[in-house]
Amino acid sequence: MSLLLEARFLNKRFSNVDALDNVSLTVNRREILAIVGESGSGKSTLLATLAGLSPADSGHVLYRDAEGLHDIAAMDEMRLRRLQRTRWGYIHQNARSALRLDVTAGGNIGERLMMNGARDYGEIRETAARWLDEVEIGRERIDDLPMHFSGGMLQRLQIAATLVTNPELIFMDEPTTGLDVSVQARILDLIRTLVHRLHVAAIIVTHDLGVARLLADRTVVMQGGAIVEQGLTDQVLDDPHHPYTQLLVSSVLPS
Ligand SMILES: Nc1ncnc2c1ncn2[C@@H]1O[C@H](COP(=O)(O)OP(=O)(O)OP(=O)(O)O)[C@@H](O)[C@H]1O
Repeated sequence: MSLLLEARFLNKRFSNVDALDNVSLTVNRREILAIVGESGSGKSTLLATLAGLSPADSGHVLYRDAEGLHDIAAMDEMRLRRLQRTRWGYIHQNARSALRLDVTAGGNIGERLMMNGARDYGEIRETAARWLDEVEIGRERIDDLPMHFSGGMLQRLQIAATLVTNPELIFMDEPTTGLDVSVQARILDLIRTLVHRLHVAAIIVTHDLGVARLLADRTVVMQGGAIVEQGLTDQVLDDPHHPYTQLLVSSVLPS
């Protein structure tokens, strides 16, 4: 297992709330990590901090590439932005806010390729078409505007636009929450297939333990900004040690 991302003793406070309380974790290459916990436990704050979108008050997020280990807080803005749009990807719960609804489906995928230096129009269009097939939207929709797409299709398009540059790490914040249950199942299946095939590491925030069980190799459980338990997903969910995880697993707590 080789380390890709590491959080060391992250703390973050909002007025009188500890959103992150001494959080440490690691993510290895090709590994899928779930962050679970009830609403307000700090999951989204942790994801945004790991992804370099929101700084911690203290602690470090370290990213490893071929050159070594880098503290993302010490990277200059341009380098961090480049990392975020090349080697990393972020899939938001709300695809509408992540996509450009007035740009064609193909354009949304192509834009990310162009941000990464692609220039050949024919190649960009062919790659976008291939990805529309890949996420089961279908290449015939390439010139359609996403504003006419269903919620599930928007999420598929966001997945295509994120994975098209072959990132090594993706961050996902409740990627299926709010969609119909049958749509959720198909999108989770798509994510699982693509993530495994592309060998991409992923950190997925979810309040749904079923999502963690389906996708994640390891799971961390958060309560009140702190990690109270972490381990292999099957171990954490089948044999929880912390009383809070036991409550979560027995569905006593509201999600
Ligand atoms: N920008 C902010 N300003 C003030 N408090 C915040 C802010 N963002 C988060 N918080 C607080 O920090 C705590 C953790 O919030 P966070 O959104 O990370 O939890 P969560 O587990 O992702 O919850 P949810 O599942 O509802 O999104 C909560 O008490 C929340 O109210």
